[in-house]
Amino acid sequence: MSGHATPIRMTSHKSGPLSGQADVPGDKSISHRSLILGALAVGETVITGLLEGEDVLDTARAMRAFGAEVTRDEAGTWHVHGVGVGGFCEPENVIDCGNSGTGVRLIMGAMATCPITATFTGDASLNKRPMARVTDPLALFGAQSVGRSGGRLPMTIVGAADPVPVRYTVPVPSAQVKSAVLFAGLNAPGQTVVIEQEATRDHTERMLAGFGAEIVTQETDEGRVITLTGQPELTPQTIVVPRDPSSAAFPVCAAIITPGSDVLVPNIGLNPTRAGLFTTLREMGADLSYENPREEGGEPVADLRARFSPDLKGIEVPPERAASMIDEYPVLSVVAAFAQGKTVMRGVKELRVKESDRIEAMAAGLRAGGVEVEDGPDWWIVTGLGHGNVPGGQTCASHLDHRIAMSFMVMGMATQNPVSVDDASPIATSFPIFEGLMAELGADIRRD
Ligand SMILES: O=C(O)C1=C[C@@H](OP(=O)(O)O)[C@@H](O)[C@H](O)C1
Ligand SMILES: C=C(OP(=O)(O)O)C(=O)O
Repeated sequence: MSGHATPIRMTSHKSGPLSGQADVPGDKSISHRSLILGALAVGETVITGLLEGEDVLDTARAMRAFGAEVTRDEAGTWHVHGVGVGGFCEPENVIDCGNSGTGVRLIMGAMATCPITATFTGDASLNKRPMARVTDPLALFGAQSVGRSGGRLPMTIVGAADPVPVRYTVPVPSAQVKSAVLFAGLNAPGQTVVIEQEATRDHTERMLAGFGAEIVTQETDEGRVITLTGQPELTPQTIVVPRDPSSAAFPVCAAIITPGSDVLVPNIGLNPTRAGLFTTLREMGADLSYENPREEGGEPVADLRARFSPDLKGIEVPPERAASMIDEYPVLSVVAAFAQGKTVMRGVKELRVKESDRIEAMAAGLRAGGVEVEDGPDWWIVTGLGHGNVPGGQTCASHLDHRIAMSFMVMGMATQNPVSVDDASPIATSFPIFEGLMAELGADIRRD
């Protein structure tokens, strides 16, 4: 939805020890893809554990607009009756993807090689974000796009009536761009090839194979070469969505900085393209363990146990790790504030074009809370004050960014003074149960 509810000012107060179990919601990336691929399959796809956050519900609404039947039964299981590859009908109205870059970019890809026209919009955050990174490769298939200056939403896409296959090297490390091109390739004849120099989350590749598409990934000196054979008939699937590591990051980091804490966050997907934060935290000296490691649906899963870690050390995060933790830098910068020494984060230009400019948003809030931050075009450095020495006491702007809001709520649990955000309503886009779940663990978060 492009308009959030009225702003919700929220304040996080120093917490007692956090303890108990945090059952975070389903993975947002996998939820979007389950709905879109279900809509492109012939028959009924059944999804349990779907993330029922605003972003994903917007994608569900969009799939209905393109002709799929999408329903939720009383047990909370979702059912998608798809229309087949190339079977999308032309929506009768504008497709509103709310706050979701993943939603709009993947859906643009899925419809770009259908002979239909669709117009997309979003909220004030999404309508600032760059779309040329997707419309440029979609034009190679024969799709046309007209958006606001600079390639921004609202935007109309005229799908290719006679699509051709494409070979495309992704210019930025983006799973959204990779996925949009692969989805477009589904309805092009022949083979579409996507090449990525830096590995990004591979849910699309794994799920396309799961739905029966012919897709091959080869590591070459050109990079990771992904080859998809177009015009398959996708077979409907039964999907159990794993819990989201990007949501798990918040209770995990809260426990690590809050004295006396011991929190279990079970059933977390640890796909190597998503687990970079947890590796980084352990390198900083965090007491973070993986219990009961196993495979579920072809993906590694474990129960995370996070305990208060008083002797955190700042580190240089390897830039090649960035894509595997790209959404976790905001909350990592909060943990870094409680470490001894500097935490250096380089190769992260992409943070400037997420729901907000996440380097700017976090730097402003951390500085207002007494923490030194230096930053440049694609890097930033947080100088930690050590446990118990972070003043806090500030009010931060969330800039319609759920991860900015949640990161500062985590910060307030361990600062000397409470930390507020001006509008926490965007949290509902990815983690609607955040407030209640953190309260259950013992956090003291209040609506002002
Ligand atoms: O493909 C996805 O599901 C996502 C990819 C990432 O974006 P980019 O691909 O733009 O890096 C990430 O920031 C986003 O939260 C989800
Ligand atoms: C960037 C994110 O999502 P999206 O790009 O889908 O808005 C996120 O969830 O941190």
